[in-house]
Amino acid sequence: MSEIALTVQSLQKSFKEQQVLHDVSFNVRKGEITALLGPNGAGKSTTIRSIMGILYPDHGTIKFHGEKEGQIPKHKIGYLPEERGLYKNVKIMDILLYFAELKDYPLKKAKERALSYLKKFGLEGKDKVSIEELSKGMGQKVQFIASIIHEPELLILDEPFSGLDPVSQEVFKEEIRELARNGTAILLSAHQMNLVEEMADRLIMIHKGREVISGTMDEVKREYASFKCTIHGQNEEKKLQAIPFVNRVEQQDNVSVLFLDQDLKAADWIRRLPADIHIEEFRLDRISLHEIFIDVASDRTLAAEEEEKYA
Ligand SMILES: Nc1ncnc2c1ncn2[C@@H]1O[C@H](COP(=O)(O)OP(=O)(O)OP(=O)(O)O)[C@@H](O)[C@H]1O
Repeated sequence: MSEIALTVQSLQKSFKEQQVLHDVSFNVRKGEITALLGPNGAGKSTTIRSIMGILYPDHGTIKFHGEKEGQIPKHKIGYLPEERGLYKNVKIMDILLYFAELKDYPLKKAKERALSYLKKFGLEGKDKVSIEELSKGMGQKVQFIASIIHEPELLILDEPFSGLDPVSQEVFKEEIRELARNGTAILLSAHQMNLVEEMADRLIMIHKGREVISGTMDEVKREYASFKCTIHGQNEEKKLQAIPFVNRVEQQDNVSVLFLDQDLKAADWIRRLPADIHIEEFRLDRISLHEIFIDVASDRTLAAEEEEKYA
C-alpha cells in the first residue's frame, strides 16, 4: 500500500451553535486520488479549509507526514480553493510566476512548466493576456495551473470540475490522474460522480459532517453497491416487493427497478425468481457511485441501517 502523505483524525468543527464536522478521519496517500464526497453543506470545504489552516478545528489532528507536528508545509502543497478568483488585470504568466515564487520554486523552471501547461489546456499564446480577458472556464484552468506550478507533493482540489464543460472536465481528469501516476498525493472534492468513479482510488463520503462511507473504490462498490434489476413488463409493485432480497422497488409505467440487498448471489437470485413475472426486458446492473450518493444524500441508506439496527 502506498505511503501516507496526510492524516486527518477525528476532526470536529462548529460554527456558533451548529456542529458541521462531527468526527471526520481519513488518510491521503502518495500516488493516489482520494475523493471527498458529500451533498451540499456536508462539510467538505470546511474539512479542506481546516487542512489548509484557513479554519481551526475545535478538535482533532491534521498530520502532514514527514513534517513536525502542527506544521503545514505550504511549499509542498498545491491548493485549488472552492472560491475562484485571481487578480483580474494581471497577465497570466505573471500570475503563475507569482505563485511559483510564493512557493520558492525556481522561476526559469516555472516559466517552462507554465508554457507547457498553457499549451496542454488549450491556452497557448495567452501568457501575456490578463485574466479579465478570459472566459470563466479558461480562468479556472489558469488557477489549476497555479496550484500545480511548483510540483506539489500533496494536491488539494476543492471542486475542480465545477463550471467546466465536459471536454475540459476530461482534460482536468486526465491531468489529475497523470499527477497521481507521478506520485502526487491528491485529495479532491467533487459532485461529478461519473468522473470520481473513473478516477478515484479511495473515497470518503460525509453527510451532515459525519463519515458515512469510506474505503477504496472497490471496497465501497462491494460493500454498498449491490445490484439493481430493471424489468420491463406489467407487474404489480407489491408482488415485486415481496421477492426475496428486494430492498425497494421504483416503478414508472411498465418499467420496474428493483434495488437488491447487498449480500446477494446474483445467479441464485435470478434462478429463484417467480415464474409468473411478466418480463419483456430484463437487466441486472451494479448500482453506480451516483446512485450510492443519492441514497446517502437522501438518507435512504442511513434509514435502512437504522431500521436493521433496531429490528
Ligand atoms: N464561515 C462559516 N460560518 C458559518 N457557517 C459555515 C461557515 N462555513 C461553512 N458553514 C456551514 O457549514 C456547513 C458545511 O459547509 P461546507 O462549505 O463545508 O459544505 P460543503 O460540503 O463544502 O458544501 P458544498 O458542496 O455546497 O460546497 C454548512 O451548513 C455551512 O452553512
